[in-house]
Parts: sequence; structure tokens; C-alpha cells
Amino acid sequence: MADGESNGLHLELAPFGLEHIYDYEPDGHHPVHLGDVYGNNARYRVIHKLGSGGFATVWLCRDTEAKGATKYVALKILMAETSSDDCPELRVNQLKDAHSQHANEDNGVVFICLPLDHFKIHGPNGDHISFVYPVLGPNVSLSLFRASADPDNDLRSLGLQVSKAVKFLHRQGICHGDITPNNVLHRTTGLDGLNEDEVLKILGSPVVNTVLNASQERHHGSTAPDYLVYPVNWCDVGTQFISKESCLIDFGESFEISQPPDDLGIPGPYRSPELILDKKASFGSDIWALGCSLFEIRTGRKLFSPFEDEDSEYLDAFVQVLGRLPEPWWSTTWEDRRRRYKDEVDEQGLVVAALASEPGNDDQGKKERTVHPSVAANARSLKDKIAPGLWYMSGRRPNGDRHRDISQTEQKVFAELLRRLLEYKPEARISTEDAINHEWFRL
Ligand SMILES: Nc1ncnc2c1ncn2[C@@H]1O[C@H](COP(=O)(O)OP(=O)(O)OP(=O)(O)O)[C@@H](O)[C@H]1O
Repeated sequence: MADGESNGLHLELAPFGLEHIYDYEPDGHHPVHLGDVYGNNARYRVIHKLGSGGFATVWLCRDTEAKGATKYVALKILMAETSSDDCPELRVNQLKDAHSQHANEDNGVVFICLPLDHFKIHGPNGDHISFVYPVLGPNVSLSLFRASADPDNDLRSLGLQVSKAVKFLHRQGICHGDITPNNVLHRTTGLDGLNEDEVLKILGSPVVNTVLNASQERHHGSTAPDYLVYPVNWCDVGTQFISKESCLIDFGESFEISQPPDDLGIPGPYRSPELILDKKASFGSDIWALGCSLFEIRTGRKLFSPFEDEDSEYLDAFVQVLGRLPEPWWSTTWEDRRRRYKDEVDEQGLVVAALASEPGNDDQGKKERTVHPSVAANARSLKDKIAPGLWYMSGRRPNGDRHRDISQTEQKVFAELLRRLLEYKPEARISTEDAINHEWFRL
């Protein structure tokens, strides 16, 4: 029941899907309650929660100054400690300017979530930079699969939209730094113009989780809210409100190409080899993450998802599918390699396990053949990885998994695109400019 003890507070109900209660302290999250108002002239009134991440909470608000029809917006409130005047998320303002200069071009900016407004909130935990964004829906997920008459085409189209968004960013000299399917959300449609009751009927009424102190009583401090709010559950929202158009969010890891950071907070499955081995971030690391994301969008599965979330396990997963790493990574930089793999590859160019018990060894492979068919456990190429097709796992309903084959032709063409996005050396990877002209997007 308890969810973090550091500020002495805990939650009455399960903490799943909620921000950490211990992040409600000085420099942390701003405490928000339903009905609160923010912005100039108290313009934005909170009516629901849309989500939270490691650095922010995101709220559904009614824009009370909208003329004519009702209008809803998403209010993203950054933690105070990430609200510096040079915080990466402010880069979206720069993109907004670039957008107004190139408004009429088909340049991918429509697939980037640009702010409508921004301001600071002064609260008990500090000053919080806050952005007003359009209200977006779920990340690329079952929703589309549920609704689509032609999921193959729709998923490729989503892939093209993300690629175009990244192309636009790179043209502006900006790397996103955190390209993952979690940061690609569907746009919503049909909410503006409805009254608040109607919107809550569609999205579900907010459910709250009371914050308690060590004596199991409601707390009375100012740094935490009285309750946390569970976010909208998009699985229960009618697909007619979820558009087939997508939008890239979260610029919290973004950087100018001229000033790359020493590392990125991007999750393991999307980290490129040069990020892991040389701590180098560049356009190339975005392209690698785009390749992993396109695979996941199209197949519903992660391309690289070792059992343990550790660098060496990811490198292992790469060489199983993509072959030996180039030098000096293979012989020098990846210290654990010699323990795992022989120096030489086999006659087909595949890596050879050094020990009988290591991944890549056939005996190990045989044991793994009993796993779920969506897991291409013995895949030794990108085509092998794609071969199990599109899978959506439903943790919610028994037998709720959904499957769809991917044609042999598409497997071959898609593997060819991924191979070019996932070249080991970042400078050898295809640019987004060339990627969007690839045959896969025209199937
Ligand atoms: N404009 C939006 N409309 C609807 N929901 C949104 C919007 N922006 C963000 N969200 C939801 O809020 C969650 C957190 O947002 P975001 O990823 O931008 O926060 P963060 O703290 O910067 O994230 P992270 O820890 O993932 O880097 C998202 O995963 C998404 O579910």
C-alpha cells in the first residue's frame, strides 16, 4: 500500500499509473486538484488527468477563454527542479517559430506536438514551467488496431508520420533524444464543442486516490495534494474520438546537434550502440531509436528486449540479430564480449557463442522454442524478427491477444529499411530524408 516513504506520505489505493507520491516535495511536482485554475486570468480549469512521467504531470483542462465552442487543452506542469530557463522542453517554442516560417510546406511539423501557450506556476514546491498543448490520446496501441479496417496500411502510415516529424526536427538542427512509441500519441477528435459532462462521459469520470500521512489520516501539508488522480484510460474510450494522425511529444531530452549531452535518459530498448559504448548522442542515435520504434509500431513487439535491462544484454541482442559489432567495439570497447562470443563469425557471418550456456548457442535456442509465438527467440536477422507478425498482448482479458500476419513481401522490404536505419556506425545510417522515400512506405 505504501508508495515511497521519503516524505512520510502514502496512498490509500494502489499506486499503479500514478506519479510517485514522494515526488511531492520542494523541487518536485506541483500539487494539483480537480477544479484548480491556472494561466493568465485563471484561463485553464483542470477537469481530469491525462498522464504523468518522470518529470511532469499532464492535466485535461477546459480553456475558459475559448470563443464560441468549448475547447479542451492538455496542461503539462514540469517539476520545479526541471523548470530552469534553459530546460530542453523549451525547445518546442523554437520549433513553433520554425513552423510559422514554413507553415505551408509538407514538412512533418504537423506530426510534432507544439505548445499553444506557456507560463510559470508558483507553488509550494517551487516554480514550474507549464505548457499548454493540444489534447492527445493514447500512444500507438491497440486502439488503432481495434478501429482499423486496414491496420497494415494504417500502421505504416503512422510510421511515416513519425519519420517525417523526426526529419523536420533534424532539419532544424535538433535531436529529439527520446524517440520511443510511448512518445508517439494519437491525436484526438470530436471533444471540442462538447460540454464538460459529455467529455467526462466519453473519457470516464476522474477516480482519485487519497493521500494519507503516517497515522493513516488525510494529510494537511501544502507540498502534496489531498489525492492523486488516475489518468484517463484510453482503452475504454470510443475509437471514434481517436484519430489516425499521430504526434511526437516530450522534448525533455532534446538537444541542439552542436551541443550533444554526455548521455540520454532514453530507455534501454531504444539506446544505440554508440550511446551505450561511447556515450555519443547525435542524429544517428535518433535514427536508431526511430528504427526500433518503427519495428514496434508495425509489429506491436519490442525489437530488442533482453530479459535484463543492462547494456551488455542489449549489445548481445544486437549481435544476435545484426551480427558482429565493428571495431574497436568488438575487440576492445565491449569488455564482456570475449566471455560471450568467439572472435570469429561462422560461414554465414553469424556470431558464435563462446560458451555452451551463452545466448546464441543452439542448445539454448532449443530450450527457448517453447516461448510464446510472438517472441522470435532464435531470430538471427531482422526478417526473422519481423516474421511472427503483428501481435497485441492484452493483459486485461484472458485470450485477448490479437495476431495478424505480415506478408512475405512486406517482411523483406521492411527488413531492408530497418537494416539501413540500424547500421552500427551512426554515420552509415540512412537519413530521415532518404528513409521517408523508402519503398516500405509506399506498399
Ligand atoms: N498533449 C498531451 N495530451 C494527452 N496526454 C499527454 C499529452 N502530453 C503528455 N501526455 C501524457 O502524459 C504522459 C507524460 O507526459 P511526458 O512523457 O511528456 O512527461 P515527462 O515527465 O516529460 O515524461 P518522461 O518521464 O516519459 O520523459 C505521457 O506518457 C502521456 O500519457
